[in-house]
Amino acid sequence: MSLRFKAISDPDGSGSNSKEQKMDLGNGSEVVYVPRLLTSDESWKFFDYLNKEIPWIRPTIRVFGRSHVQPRDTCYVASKGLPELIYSGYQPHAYSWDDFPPLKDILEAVHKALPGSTFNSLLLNRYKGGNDNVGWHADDEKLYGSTPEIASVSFGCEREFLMKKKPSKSSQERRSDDDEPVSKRLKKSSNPDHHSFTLKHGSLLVMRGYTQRDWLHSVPKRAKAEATRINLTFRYVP
Ligand SMILES: O=C(O)CCC(=O)C(=O)O
Ligand SMILES: [Fe+2]
Repeated sequence: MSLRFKAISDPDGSGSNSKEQKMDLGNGSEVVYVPRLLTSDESWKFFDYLNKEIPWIRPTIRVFGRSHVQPRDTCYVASKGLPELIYSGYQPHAYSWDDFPPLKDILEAVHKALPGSTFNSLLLNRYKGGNDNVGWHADDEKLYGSTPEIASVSFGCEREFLMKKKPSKSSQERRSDDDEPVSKRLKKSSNPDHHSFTLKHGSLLVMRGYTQRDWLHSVPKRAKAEATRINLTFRYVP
């Protein structure tokens, strides 16, 4: 594949990512959202390339002792020599960055937006409609260390990305949304233990610090989301 796209990490030429939103989740967890890492045109070119050229597969995974087909397509890319990734009993084949050169352009844009970061692996997800989803989880595999930075770039159909705080282990604070009566729940929008982001075409969302230790995230089913969404999560394996 000789196609290379110039990735613009500074679409408005201001020298900074305008409208970058930083959210302090407390206790050393932080999320950063950049609505426009890449321009819309450029993002559609990446979308079309990835949709067509990535060898997407839908693996069978094991969750809570039960096997089922993962409700989205996936692919894994990693630098040479890294330890193997295994999640939910599944070990994806590690493709090389050279197999898909445009991924290097996206990686470059991410590195530019996040000075000091050095991502060396990438998990790709494709949601082929509103039924495809990822359930509540944390990317807390030992492989990534205790405070991984995860940079997530989205293309195509906008979907909601939800975050909720893991139930606290201390009994005093043992109140998660799952065991609390509905009447006592705060409205989600004002509850500091829940956050929701609409991940736009060409956007970047970063989770860092203790986010994977203390929070869960998901992309739930959405009946009205008919179009395809592609998401790339860049990670660093020490
Ligand atoms: O699609 C997304 O925005 C999130 C994907 C995700 O959480 C993951 O790959 O671990
Ligand atoms: Fe995740």
